[in-house]
Amino acid sequence: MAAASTIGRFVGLSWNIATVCRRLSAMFDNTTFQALVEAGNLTGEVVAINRFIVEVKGLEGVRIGAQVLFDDGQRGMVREAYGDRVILYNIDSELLMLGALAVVEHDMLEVPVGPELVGRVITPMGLPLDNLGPITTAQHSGIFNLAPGIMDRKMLDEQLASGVTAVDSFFPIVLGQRIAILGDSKSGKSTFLSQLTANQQGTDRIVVYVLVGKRKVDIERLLRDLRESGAMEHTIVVLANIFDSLTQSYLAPYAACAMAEYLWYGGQDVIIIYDDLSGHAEAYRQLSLLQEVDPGRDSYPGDIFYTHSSLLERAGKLLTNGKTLTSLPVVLTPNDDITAYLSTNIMSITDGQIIFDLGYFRKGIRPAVNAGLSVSRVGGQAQTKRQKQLSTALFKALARYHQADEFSHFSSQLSKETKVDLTRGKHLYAALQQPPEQLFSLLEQQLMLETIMLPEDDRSIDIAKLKEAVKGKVLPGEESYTPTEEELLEQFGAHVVSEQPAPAVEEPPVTPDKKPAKAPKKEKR
Ligand SMILES: Nc1ncnc2c1ncn2[C@@H]1O[C@H](COP(=O)(O)OP(=O)(O)OP(=O)(O)O)[C@@H](O)[C@H]1O
Repeated sequence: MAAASTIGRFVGLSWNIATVCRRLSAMFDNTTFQALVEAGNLTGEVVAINRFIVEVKGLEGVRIGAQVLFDDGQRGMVREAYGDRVILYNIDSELLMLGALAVVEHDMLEVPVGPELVGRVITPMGLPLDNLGPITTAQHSGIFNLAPGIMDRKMLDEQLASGVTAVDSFFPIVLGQRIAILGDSKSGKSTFLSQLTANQQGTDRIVVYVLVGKRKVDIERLLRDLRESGAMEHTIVVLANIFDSLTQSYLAPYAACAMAEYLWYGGQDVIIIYDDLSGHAEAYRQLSLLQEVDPGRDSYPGDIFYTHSSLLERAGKLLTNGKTLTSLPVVLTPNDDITAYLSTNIMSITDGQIIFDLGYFRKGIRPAVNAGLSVSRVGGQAQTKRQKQLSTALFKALARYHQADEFSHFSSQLSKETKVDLTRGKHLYAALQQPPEQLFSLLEQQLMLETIMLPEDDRSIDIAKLKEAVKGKVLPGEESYTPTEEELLEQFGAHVVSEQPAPAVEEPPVTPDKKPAKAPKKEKR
């Protein structure tokens, strides 16, 4: 009741049917509005306005979430109803006249859906933003659809290749999964997501990229990247600018999800990227504060968890057609603090998270994936036995590298094992370095990493040449091609440069299970 009483403070006009008729005849050229009134739909009059929050009198019995058309052509969505006093969000702007007329258009807010949207940049309401002409779709869909039930879902089992080795080989994303992408500003989240989008070329997958609360320069860079890589051909970009309409920023993820669901139920694998849900949560917080909803933790409204869980649970794999909707929500973690309210909420909803660390990024590790904190809880389901073995070996190799690296700080003479661990770790980190324009298929990644893991000594491998050598070696359709170790050495052995072996020294070997021996104490002078 808080919102109704607050808005009640604003000057209100009394509504009656005569007002509607008088205005209809006197000032009206809105034929859609007229047709809806003549069809007998519920009508009302705006009695109070507080920026995007509008109070309308006369819509008694209207459904929550219904779409309302105002007489100046703007649209609203019913948020709350108290008898004949209804609170709406104005979708288009905060400029609306007191006394404006409103008519119910649909029982649920609808957006255009269909394949016609692919390749376009649109508003959450489906209007074009790319100067490529109007979009005509045959279908519309409600935006707050229910997620498929447990009996309508299938187990996830197919890997979604992003083309980025640090993610695919360590934290595989599975089609139909929900995996959060967390990181501080400018830690490389959007770059990774545009790589993932570009890597879907040659598949029949569609990517729906939702941009909420992004800066203009970032939007332009992302759109340029998508166009240059050709990824725009299989992508729908849904763009909500927080400065245009707070309501559209709040509605954008739901509207985009409805567009993705239509294609998904129609028989296509779809990937939806919410970049980012922090901006979405801020927009929702502002709307709720305007509505005078009691603020909860971090001033977010009490239903912020539901707001995101109801959105993300709409992903999955359908039993009927075996197709998937993969959700990738992005969350901003200022100062790399992943324990904030919003990020912990979203991590608890999703089936894993990939964390981009600004500290790593500044050290030059790019992509700056934090291997210690990232996890893909269903990743193993999509991996072959060989991939699983490789990823276990990789994690062990990195752990040994870090241990050996620490040890090497206080010992000038290193054992053979320590040197092997150090060299292998350096090779792995060099292989994981990947500029935005470089993408590797899963098998290319596997060949590269297996080759690095092969040598039992500390000879150095030219990683740049190895990357060149594996590129294109595994052609699409050769999924069954599994070279033996000898073949790998034969293929890439030319790039393995032997170094003079260092003289062996007496030193206890470092194993992942055993702690390294303590460093000798410094002599006191
Ligand atoms: N793997 C990479 N190699 C080299 N440069 C990279 C890499 N990943 C990202 N960058 C660069 O880092 C900068 C920031 O990246 P990006 O915009 O993706 O960060 P972000 O985390 O999405 O930022 P924001 O949260 O502000 O949107 C960009 O200039 C991008 O080119």
